[in-house]
Amino acid sequence: MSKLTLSTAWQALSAHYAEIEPLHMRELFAADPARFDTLSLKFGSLLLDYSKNRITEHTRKLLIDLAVHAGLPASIERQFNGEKINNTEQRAVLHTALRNRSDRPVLFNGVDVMPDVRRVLSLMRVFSDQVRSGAHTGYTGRAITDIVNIGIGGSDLGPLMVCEALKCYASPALRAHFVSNVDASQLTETLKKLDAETTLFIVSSKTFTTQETLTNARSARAWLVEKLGSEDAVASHFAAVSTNLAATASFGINPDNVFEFWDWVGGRYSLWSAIGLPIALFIGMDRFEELLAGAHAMDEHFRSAPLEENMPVLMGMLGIWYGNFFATSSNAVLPYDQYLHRFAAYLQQLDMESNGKGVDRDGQPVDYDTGMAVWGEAGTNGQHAFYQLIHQGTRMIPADFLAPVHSQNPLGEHHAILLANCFAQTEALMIGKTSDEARTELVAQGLSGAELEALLPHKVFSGNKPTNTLLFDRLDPHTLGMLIALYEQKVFVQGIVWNINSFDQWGVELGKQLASKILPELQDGKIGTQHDDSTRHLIEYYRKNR
Ligand SMILES: O=P(O)(O)OC[C@H]1O[C@](O)(CO)[C@@H](O)[C@@H]1O
Repeated sequence: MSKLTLSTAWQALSAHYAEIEPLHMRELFAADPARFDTLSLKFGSLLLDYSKNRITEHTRKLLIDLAVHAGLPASIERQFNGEKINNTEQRAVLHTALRNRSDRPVLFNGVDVMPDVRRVLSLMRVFSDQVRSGAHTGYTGRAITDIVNIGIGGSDLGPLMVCEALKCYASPALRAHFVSNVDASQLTETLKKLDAETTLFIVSSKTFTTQETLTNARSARAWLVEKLGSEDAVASHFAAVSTNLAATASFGINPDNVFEFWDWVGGRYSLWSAIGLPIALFIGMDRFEELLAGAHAMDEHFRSAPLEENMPVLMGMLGIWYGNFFATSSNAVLPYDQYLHRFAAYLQQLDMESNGKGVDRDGQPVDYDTGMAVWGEAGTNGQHAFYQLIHQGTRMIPADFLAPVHSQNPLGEHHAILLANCFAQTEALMIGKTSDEARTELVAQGLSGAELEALLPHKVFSGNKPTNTLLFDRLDPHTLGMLIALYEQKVFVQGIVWNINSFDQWGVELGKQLASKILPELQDGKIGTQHDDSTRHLIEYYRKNR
């Protein structure tokens, strides 16, 4: 057994699990009229109600003991202080500096990074103001009406999710498009809608070596040159965001349109950097800075609040309670806000690329489970698709429900109906329906005898399904910044407890390597002998049938 699973804190949780597992949350609520007060937390415009979890106050204490045992407080400081906590790449993890709105310096290798951060932010302001005002024109002198972000993973999911989430703050004069997949259908369908004279492409790639992004960028460039009839057009229609300035230059992007960031920003944590340029263009730099301020507020809370009143800590430790003691393997994220319809997709990379690790920081295999699958859909659509399994399936799926008190689009009864559904779902998941309750209902409907008995088991809900509810005032940039940083730091908390490196992603490399070997084989090269029988047949089938 590892140091973690042998620890007193872990062992205490194992013993406690045996006491909690048989209990139903109905009983816990009945026994404690102040349960909501005890197990909820307000910070700024966010309310976290975590009372509908299979915990008591004592569970919380034991979970915090485990976080302390894992050295969480010191690790939080190591993150903010720019230590090289990404040990396999020898990199610091300083996305928090990108949204540092205080005048505190942030030192990396003894040098304050804040002047560089502020310099790039002001370049983003100048550029986004110029494009939005029409001062930056295309090659033929027309104002830009469409921006196309070409990037993938962290260079796509964050900006895309935020642009969707804050759509109602956008200027109607500028549309944002995102092309990520190397499948030409995405680029082709996007270009169909565009006028080259008024389109600005932003090629976003931390490394500027990513195959999908460079392929899409080259095709977009060829389209632009063909439409506008000159290579010279590229200078006013292409911008780039990268840490690799040599590569952006050799791609031919005008250095005035290149926005830099640094290798201490992980791809999936980069929306706060110049990777957020599409956001700044879409909603304006002032709004982008409100987003940064919201994230900064959450960082300050994370750094300073006692662990038992600390939102990212509580959410992270609840995830550990379920994943490691109840052996759950997925976590649903269910926003009752249509603007957050890409939130789960964004969180998938954040959480699964960060914590999908099987060895600890020293390379030793772990003897406990780590990251879970994250998935979800905007409510109420999910209710009519997969909630059946959450309510009556055999697997327990802890779920986060997110909802705004105020709609961005008040319209008749819509918002009350939306929230009624949200609250009803968490209530139903918690309380369930007993056999006696189901029987009474069926009798009231006129059923009896064999007919009633046959239907009865299908009408029973075990309940006792854990949920968190996050309520916020409205989905404005500040609140969204808080929410994203909350999940980022939750992922950090879990990585610390599991003693894994949440900031590398070696697991994506093998597929990339093999794809680069298979590509020439699909293009008529000699098929290597190293392939297994299945892969060789697939390659041959493609070559024969294309
Ligand atoms: O921004 P880049 O360097 O193009 O990388 C894109 C994505 O690829 C990954 O490295 C995974 O393949 C992600 O971590 C990253 O966000």
